[in-house]
Amino acid sequence: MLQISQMKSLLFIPPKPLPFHQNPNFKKPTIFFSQISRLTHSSGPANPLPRPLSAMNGVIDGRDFTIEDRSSAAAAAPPFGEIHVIVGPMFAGKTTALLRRIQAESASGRRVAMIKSNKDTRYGLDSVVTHDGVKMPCWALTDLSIFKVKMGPEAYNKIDVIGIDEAQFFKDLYEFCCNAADQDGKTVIVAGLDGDYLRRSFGSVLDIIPLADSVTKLTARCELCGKRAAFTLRKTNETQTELIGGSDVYMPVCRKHYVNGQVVIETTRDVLESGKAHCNSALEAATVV
Ligand SMILES: Nc1ncnc2c1ncn2[C@@H]1O[C@H](COP(=O)(O)OP(=O)(O)O)[C@@H](O)[C@H]1O
Ligand SMILES: Cc1cn([C@H]2C[C@H](O)[C@@H](COP(=O)(O)O)O2)c(=O)[nH]c1=O
Ligand SMILES: [Zn+2]
Repeated sequence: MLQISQMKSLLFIPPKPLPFHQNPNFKKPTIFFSQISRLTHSSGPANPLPRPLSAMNGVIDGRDFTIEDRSSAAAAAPPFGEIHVIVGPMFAGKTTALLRRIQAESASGRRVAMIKSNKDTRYGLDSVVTHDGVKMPCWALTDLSIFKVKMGPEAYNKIDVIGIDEAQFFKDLYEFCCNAADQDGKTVIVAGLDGDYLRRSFGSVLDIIPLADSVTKLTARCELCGKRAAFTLRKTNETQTELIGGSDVYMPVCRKHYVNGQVVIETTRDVLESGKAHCNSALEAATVV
């Protein structure tokens, strides 16, 4: 008959293993893959799939793992880009800030290109120009999608940083920024109006905020009191959203002067319109007689 102590010595009870991350002998496994890169490659503009992963770390069932993509697609993929957005009312210094950032990138050895909307014909089409007259040569385009085509793919591939001015006028701003930064590895610096003269969201500028690495809202000086101005007041009676102009048509204003200014402009419009209606009915009456 075996004693309990003898029975115990016959049994092998292995020691409880240490968790993986505490075990000094544990080496992080490396998994290589090449299929995923083929599945995730996409050049389509709408809702693009993520580009190939070059490396991914994670934990499954408490174990650390690293996945490395050694496929040629991952090796050829450019680094990821960035998106920086500069918004504010007119005369806030958006174009000035954009030009400074682009010049700083260029001075640090990166290749830059500047785009503006060809709707803005205020200072000609060959340059981006600030209200103070500082300029930089640019591509004046209807749509951002034609930039790659106009430049040619080889020249496009060489560019590191793209500046976009008057971004509120580009319908395809979201798709362009998404592809340029996520797929093509470009740094994109976007300047535009966040709001129109009625303080409504302007074009697609606010749509790209979720894509952005940074967002800067600049302010101007209220033309009526000198305080910070976050809004643009249209001084004329025109009501279309897009109306190209400078200080002849617009002025930067604080909240108080925006609200008061709108009342004055709307009242003036009503008076003029009722005056016109009055004139018209007087004319009609005169013609009948
Ligand atoms: N009410 C104004 N009218 C004309 N120019 C102005 C006015 N307020 C500011 N500015 C000038 O405009 C410059 C900013 O120009 P810019 O960078 O082109 O602005 P934004 O692109 O935001 O319209 C300021 O540095 C200032 O010298
Ligand atoms: C407010 C407002 C502006 N615009 C136009 C007027 C100018 O041509 C540009 C803005 O130029 P800036 O570089 O920011 O000074 O946009 C418009 O069409 N509609 C508006 O409501
Ligand atoms: Zn004011």
